[in-house]
Formats: sequence, structure tokens, C-alpha cells
Amino acid sequence: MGETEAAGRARADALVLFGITGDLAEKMVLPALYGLVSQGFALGPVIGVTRSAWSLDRLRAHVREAVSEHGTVDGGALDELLGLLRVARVDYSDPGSFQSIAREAEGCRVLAHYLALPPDLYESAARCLSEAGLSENSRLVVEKPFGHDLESARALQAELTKYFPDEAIRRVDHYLGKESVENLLTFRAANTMIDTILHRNHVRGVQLTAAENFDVADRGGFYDATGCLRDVVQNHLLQTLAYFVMDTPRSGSPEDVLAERTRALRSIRTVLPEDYINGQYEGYLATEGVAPDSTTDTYAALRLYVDTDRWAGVPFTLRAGKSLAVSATELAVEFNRPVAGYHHTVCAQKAAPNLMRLHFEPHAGVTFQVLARRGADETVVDELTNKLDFPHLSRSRPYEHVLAAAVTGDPTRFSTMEAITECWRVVSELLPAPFAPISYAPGTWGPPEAARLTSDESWHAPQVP
Ligand SMILES: NC(=O)C1=CN([C@@H]2O[C@H](COP(=O)(O)OP(=O)(O)OC[C@H]3O[C@@H](n4cnc5c(N)ncnc54)[C@H](OP(=O)(O)O)[C@@H]3O)[C@@H](O)[C@H]2O)C=CC1
Ligand SMILES: O=C1O[C@H](COP(=O)(O)O)[C@@H](O)[C@H](O)[C@H]1O
Repeated sequence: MGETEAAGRARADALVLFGITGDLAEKMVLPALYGLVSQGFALGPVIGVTRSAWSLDRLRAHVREAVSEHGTVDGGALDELLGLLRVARVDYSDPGSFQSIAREAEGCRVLAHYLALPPDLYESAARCLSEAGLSENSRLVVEKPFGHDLESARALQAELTKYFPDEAIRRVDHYLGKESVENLLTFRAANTMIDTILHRNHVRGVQLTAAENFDVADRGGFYDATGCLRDVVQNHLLQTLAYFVMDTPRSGSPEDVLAERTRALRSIRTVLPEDYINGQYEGYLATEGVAPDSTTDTYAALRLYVDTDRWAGVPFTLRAGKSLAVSATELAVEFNRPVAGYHHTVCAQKAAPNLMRLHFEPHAGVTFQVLARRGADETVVDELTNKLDFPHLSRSRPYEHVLAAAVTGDPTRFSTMEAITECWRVVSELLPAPFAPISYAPGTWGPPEAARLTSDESWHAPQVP
């Protein structure tokens, strides 16, 4: 292992948390740190970095409140987390001020710097860390989004690698921390009967839906500059798809998993504008922080193809959106219909196709939908479904995995630069949006026009209990 690689992989003695006072920290990062401590994860000091003159007591009160808001709290674990906290005050225009971090991290050898900051601060934070001598032997973890398009992602990478080697940079995509998403690979690789039929010879189409039944709420400013395609499709959905279509890696080593996942992304064809539908829910323009004439997408649907021997020619349709009918994430595999001409398949040809639905949220599991003869009349079939729950996968909290990996150095649960480059490339023809979004009513499934992207002019609505 070379020196920089060792630095990129070494376990961090301390977590340096930029943006500890912010929204993401409050909603995700702090509850996840509590979760890790309560599970016995060996977490070192957590150095909260802020521009404000927060005392340690104030930070502890903030963390206590953030953690308590997210469910029942075990006093012992919370006290343990509060005991790990330290606070450092910085000024992003003064690299010298970053010595405050060095003082709090005294005695620590490897630092994991987690930037839960607005993305336009990544570069100055990385530069100040470097100038303060805090980049050596350390890791830089940056939140999403990584760039706004292919060009800006490359520019950001060029800036960050001036201060941290690529091996020491981790780019967060919390879907890579979801066990139900990782299970796509396990489920296929471990079940040969399933893996065998997941092939262009048997599959008519695949649909991936990530629906949310709530609106952009108080994130109008962020969302209006981002839109649905950039917010969840370019990253979360493409990474999920990669887990589904990738070849089984030779081993579970980070090198092998990352190489196959990236190879899968590379094999996704760039999406053409005619294979894209964008939408905007009615009422979006009245959201605080949204431009009155905004054309930002709150819904995106697209059709793409995966150019591998296994998947060539199979249409994959992806859709995501806010203010839709339900909140659910699901991947539905639609199998070929039976051949025509046999009396016992006449009804079956018109019935629903065989489906395998892989549920990620709200409850992980798999549902099989098959046909069986109804009774005396051999030509009549019924649709039967059977669901297997994966309750242990539903309980997973992705930020716990992301933070644990930030500390341990495991790169598997992050996006590589190559993967990010491929993801931006896949949607590059859709940025900026080639047409204005189609309006849709909140609580529906988005623009009906998107049905034309699917193999049968209809989407399989995700199943929710
Ligand atoms: N919020 C969310 O739900 C999600 C957020 N993300 C990503 O996480 C990151 C953080 O997001 P979020 O927590 O919402 O961001 P916030 O706007 O809440 O900002 C986080 C912290 O950054 C510091 N900060 C904010 N603005 C400035 C500024 N102009 N100059 C210097 N410091 C500033 C503040 O800390 P202080 O003043 O204490 O220094 C603030 O508490 C972003 O990259 C975002 O894209 C990703 C997924 C979801
Ligand atoms: O990154 C984001 O993801 C969430 C959806 O995440 P999930 O784990 O709840 O599926 C999305 O709501 C948000 O807009 C986006 O920024």
C-alpha cells in the first residue's frame, strides 16, 4: 500500500465535523453519531467546527436536543457522545484560525474532516485545512452535491486535489449507506435462481421509482437551484441502478466492489432528451426561496439503456419526484409475457406480467407476482402475489454507515470521482433542461406523459403497506 493510500484508508482518531450547527447535522449526522455510540462503535473525539463563538456547553445542549428529537434516548450513550465533543471556532477567510482545530485534535494522528457545509465552502475549507497543516494523513469527506454538472464536478475535483490526494477524498451519497440498496447485489449473487433470470432474454423492462409524498418544505432556496434530476436521480438512483446491474465482483474488497460498480455506471448510455420528462408540482412557485418564474423540476422520469451483455436492449425507466402519491422507493422487474398460441396462455397474455418488486423504503423486501390457474377452467388465470419482508434491512440508518466508513476509512460506501463523472455524463444531455416542466397536481403520480417512457405505457406504482 502506498503512503497516500494508507492515509486514505487509515482509521481516524478524531472526527472533525464542519457545519455541526447546520440542518444536515441536526437531522442526520448527530442522530447517526448517537446511534453509532449506542451500538458500541469506537468513536474518538468529535470536534465540532463553527464560525460562531459557541462554548462546549452550548454545543452539548445543541447535540442533546438534536439527538432527543429523533426518538428514545439512552442516557448513558448520549452522555458518552457528549463527552467526546470538542469545539473549534474558525474563520474561512483566515487559515490561521484553523489552528483551533489542531489544538483540539492534539495527540490525534489521523483526522476525518466531514464537511457538512454549503458546497461553495468546500474549496476554502480544504485550503485552510491544508495551510494549517491538517490535511496530511487525513481524510476529506464532502457532502452531496459534488458539482452542478460534469464540468463543475471536474473543477471541484481539481481544487480539492490540490490539498488532499484523491485517495483521501470521500464523496457522500447516502444511498450507498442503505443496506436495502447494497442488498441488491447480495440478493442476486446469493440466489442463483434469481440471478439467472435477470437477463435480457427474460426481462422486458425495469422500473425504478423514488417517490416522496411531501413537498420541498423549507428547502426552497437549495432545491430551486438544484431540481429533482440533480438532487436524487444523478446520484441516488443511478448508484442504486448500478448495484442492480453490476457484475458480481470477484471479492468483497473495496477495490473489486468499486471497480464493478463504476464499470456498471460506465455502461449506462447517455440519456437523450426524447427519453426524458420533467415536471413541477402545482404550488411549487409559491415556496419561499423559489423564483416566481422557476422552471426547476420537482419530478424527473427517464429511460436509459445499459450496454452490457446481460442488459443490452432492456429499457430501464427511472422516476423520482416530490409531492407524489406516496413515499416509497422500489425497483420493479417486469418479465416477458408468455408466448401466444396455447390455449392456457390466452388469458395470461392479457394479465399482468410476472413481476419481481424489490422494495427499499419504507419497508425492505421482495414481492413476486405470478399467475396460476383459477380453477376448473384451465384457460383462466389469477394474479397472485407473495411478499418476503427483510425487516432487518428496513431498520438501517444510512448515515450511521456513512459516518462509520468516514471514520474507518472504508471507501466502498462513497462515490469515486470516476463514478460521479459517469453519473453526470449520463444526464449531461438533460442539463440544462431541454424543455419546460409539465405541471402536475400534488398527490398524483406526476405528469401522465411519462407513461410513454415505459414498456407498456404504464408505471408499476410502488406498493406501500
Ligand atoms: N439539509 C439536508 O437535508 C441535506 C443536506 N445535504 C448537504 O449537506 C451540506 C450541508 O447542508 P445543510 O446542513 O443543509 O447546510 P446549512 O445551510 O444548514 O449550513 C451548514 C453550516 O454551514 C455553515 N455555513 C452556512 N453558510 C455559511 C457561509 N455562507 N459561510 C460560512 N459558513 C456557512 C454554518 O455553520 P456555522 O455558522 O456554525 O459555521 C451552518 O450551520 C450541503 O452540502 C448539503 O447539500 C445533503 C443532503 C440533505
Ligand atoms: O439527498 C436527498 O435525499 C432525500 C431522500 O432520501 P431518503 O433516504 O429519504 O430516500 C431527498 O428527500 C432530498 O431531497 C435529497 O436532497
